[in-house]
Amino acid sequence: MGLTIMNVATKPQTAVVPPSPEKDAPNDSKLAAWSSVRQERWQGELSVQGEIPLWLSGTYLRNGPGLWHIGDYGFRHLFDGYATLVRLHFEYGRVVMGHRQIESEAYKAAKKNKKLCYREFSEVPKPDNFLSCIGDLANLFSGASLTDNANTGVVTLGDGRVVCLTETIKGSIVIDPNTLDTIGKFEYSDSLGGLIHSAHPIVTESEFLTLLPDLINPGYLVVRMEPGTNERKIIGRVGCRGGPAPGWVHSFPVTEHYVVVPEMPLRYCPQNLLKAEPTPLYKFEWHPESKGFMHVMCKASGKIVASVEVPLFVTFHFINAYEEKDEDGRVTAVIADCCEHNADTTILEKLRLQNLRSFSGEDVLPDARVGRFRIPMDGSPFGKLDAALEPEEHGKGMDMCSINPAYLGKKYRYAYACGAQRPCNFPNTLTKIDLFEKKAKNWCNEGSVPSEPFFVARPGATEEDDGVVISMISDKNGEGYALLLDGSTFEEIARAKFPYGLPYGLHGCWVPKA
Ligand SMILES: CC(=O)/C=C/C=C(C)/C=C/C1=C(C)CCCC1(C)C
Ligand SMILES: CC(/C=C/C=O)=C\C=C\C=O
Ligand SMILES: [Fe+2]
Repeated sequence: MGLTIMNVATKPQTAVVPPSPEKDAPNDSKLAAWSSVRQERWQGELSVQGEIPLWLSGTYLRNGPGLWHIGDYGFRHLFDGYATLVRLHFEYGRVVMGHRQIESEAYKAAKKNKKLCYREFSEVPKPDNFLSCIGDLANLFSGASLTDNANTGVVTLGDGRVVCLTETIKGSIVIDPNTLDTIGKFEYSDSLGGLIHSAHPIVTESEFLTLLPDLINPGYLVVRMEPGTNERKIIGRVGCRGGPAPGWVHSFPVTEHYVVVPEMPLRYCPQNLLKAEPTPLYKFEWHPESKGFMHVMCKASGKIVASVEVPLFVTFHFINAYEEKDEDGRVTAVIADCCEHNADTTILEKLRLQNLRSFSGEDVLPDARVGRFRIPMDGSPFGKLDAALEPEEHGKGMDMCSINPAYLGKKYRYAYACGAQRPCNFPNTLTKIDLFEKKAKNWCNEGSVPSEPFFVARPGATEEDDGVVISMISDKNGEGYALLLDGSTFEEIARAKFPYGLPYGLHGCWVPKA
């Protein structure tokens, strides 16, 4: 019995865009998390300490911004980096790691021209760069100058295709999960147009749901795509109730029958999209006067069945949502949980690379919590937002969450996320949240930065937390390893050291063994 994929370590190569010290952001920390990936690709078997369960068979893919340089020019913000895909292939208790840059147009153009050619999250090409790279000023308005750097997440569609995503629609890129080859653009065959979408579609075996914010006539299109097609069809539309523009929808939750559309007071700012210099909140603006709302749309009819004002909130990531029912089975409320930053936008600034690279021992990570929205379904105008458990349980840090996917849209008990052990400047623990007992179990290793804990259920499991949690760790010595925790006890069961530390990654997916 052998591994079904090549497991020969490729010789370390020199990155085509060579890392070099940033001029604008000195790196005081040894953590690999905030340094550009060392080389374009690598693959090899890792040696394992502990035991990888034999039932764990398949590939964990993780995407994220891993290269923040062009020559000796250093990018500003975590979200600017060119996408680095990492793969952990588990089979027969062994693990093969591979990483590779995604060959987006933006990455290829930067390599070829040795300069920034497309607009990234906070970086904008200088006019002469921009004109020489991709043409005339009209490109600014048509969206041609926007990046296709698919650096946020990766999803396995119901038909088996694996797609890397970011918030620009053109940044949807199909990859091969075995070789990490870039296969090509995911072209949507419909005529919905638009330039941006949620970075986190809801993907199941039977559908792909996402939100398309409408910046011209503020609102959101809720759309659905079936496996085997590239055509998004409109389920319905939500008009914004406040503000000059829709709220940022990095993610959104669903229940069994509804799509929940958040309208966050942190809103897109069309003027900022066109600016050459970054503004304090980049492409967004904080509009507390515009208020926050939660809308609930029926998936089957596209009708809006609830639309309530809620307290001000700031979130990137919804965790899950479900329907609350009375004794007669009538839905009385929708509960939606998220990683909520106490309505404080400063987290965006904290994710600048110079802040991440310069931890002085001061506790500078803003507090966050599991924010639980209660959206009444009886026509009441207001919804509630409270902490689902005492935030001290997870050190008042909370982001990068996952659940057992079998509980998507259903009443659930456990969430896995990154929390904080203070002082810190970034979430530095893994936390298992028990929403019934309102308790957390925490994993921490001083000076380390773990990436999003990803839950994989044991085949045949009947308990919600029967499975493993995978994370990748950057340690204080500049090294890194894959970590496996038991989903139930949250104790370490195995780790596998990388040949060198890898940059921080954002979100992942599971590709089951074919
Ligand atoms: C990595 C992550 O979480 C978010 C990335 C967001 C990106 C790359 C957003 C890019 C955008 C532009 C390049 C212009 C249009 C607005 C916006 C979607 C913010
Ligand atoms: C990494 C992060 C927030 C951490 C703060 O607690 C947010 C990432 C957002 C994009 O996926
Ligand atoms: Fe995200």
